[in-house]
Amino acid sequence: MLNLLGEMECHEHAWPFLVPVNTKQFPQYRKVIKSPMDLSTIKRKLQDSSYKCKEEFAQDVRLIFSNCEEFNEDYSPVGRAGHTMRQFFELKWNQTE
Ligand SMILES: Cc1ncccc1N[C@H]1CCCS(=O)(=O)C1
Repeated sequence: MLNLLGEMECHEHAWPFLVPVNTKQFPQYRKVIKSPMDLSTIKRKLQDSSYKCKEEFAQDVRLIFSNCEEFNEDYSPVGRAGHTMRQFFELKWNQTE
């Protein structure tokens, strides 16, 4: 899992998801998105052994992309990055299972 996380972090289209969305930059984000998630938070949870099983890890990764789809237009730069990163993850995830 940590290896897959690493591959996502260095992906060209991972830039919107590396750190928590800045709610000063996007004040409405907290109101719209009830469970923010990002790759740095997942990394910390992995290092803190917060995941009981790999499905819980996959759940948090997918939360990043469902938040992204909820908040961003499909064809916006962030929206498009979300679709690309989701496809990348699901492909790698199927290979690891
Ligand atoms: C994933 C996401 N959803 C909604 C709004 C913003 C973001 N990400 C931001 C992360 C910092 C750089 S940015 O501000 O261009 C984009």
